[in-house]
Amino acid sequence: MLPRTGIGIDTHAFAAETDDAGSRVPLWLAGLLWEGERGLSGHSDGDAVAHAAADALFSAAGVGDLGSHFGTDRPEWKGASGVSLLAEAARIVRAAGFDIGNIAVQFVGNRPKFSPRRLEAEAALSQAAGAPVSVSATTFDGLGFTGRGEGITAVATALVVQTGQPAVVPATGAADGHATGAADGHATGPADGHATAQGDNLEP
Ligand SMILES: Nc1ccn([C@@H]2O[C@H](COP(=O)(O)O)[C@@H](O)[C@H]2O)c(=O)n1
Ligand SMILES: C[C@@]1(CO)OP(=O)(O)OP(=O)(O)OC[C@H]1O
Repeated sequence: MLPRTGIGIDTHAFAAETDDAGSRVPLWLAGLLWEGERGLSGHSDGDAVAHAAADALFSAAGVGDLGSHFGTDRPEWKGASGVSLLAEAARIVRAAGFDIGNIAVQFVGNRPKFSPRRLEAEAALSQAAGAPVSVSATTFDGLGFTGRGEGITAVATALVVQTGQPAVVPATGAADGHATGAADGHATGPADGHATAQGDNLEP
């Protein structure tokens, strides 16, 4: 069986400094919490890197996209972590009969300065996907919306190989048979699937 490639792109705008309740919006990107950095807006945690990776997996398997599996405003995914979405995407793709080869992601943004935490991010995302995830970063040399610091874009590719037939997976979440609820298969810790502190994502 020949391998299949997939592509995913995701963009999130930077949020206001504080949310409606006056709380500071944290930046979650590539599965990591970036202390002191401006957060991204979104229905989930806005982790564009994890979302692009998940969309690339769906694309490679030919099983839809983020919206078809998670919707755009379902309460169970409100504030959900990028790693929880990526882990669920990987589960869905495997249940559809595919092995995951690897995922490669590049994000475009001036901040956060990514390279010092690249290995940490790759470990967090690889653990979520159960397959190697590599991440790189670039700027657009000050051009466009990322250059103006208005948001972040990430693009990802994935490689999968069909090794079996779709499994019958018991639905544990939404009645429409799409994504399972946010509590399913997530890491321990807060219900939104986030780790409790920087570095927690590296725990086995
Ligand atoms: N948010 C970012 C953006 C870039 N980097 C690193 O800087 C290198 C040079 O970026 P250019 O866009 O100026 O070519 C890039 O290759 C990354 O290693 C980063 O760490 N964080
Ligand atoms: C992740 C989901 C979950 O509601 O929400 P957002 O955080 O808004 O992210 P986006 O990539 O814009 O849309 C996909 C949605 O499935």
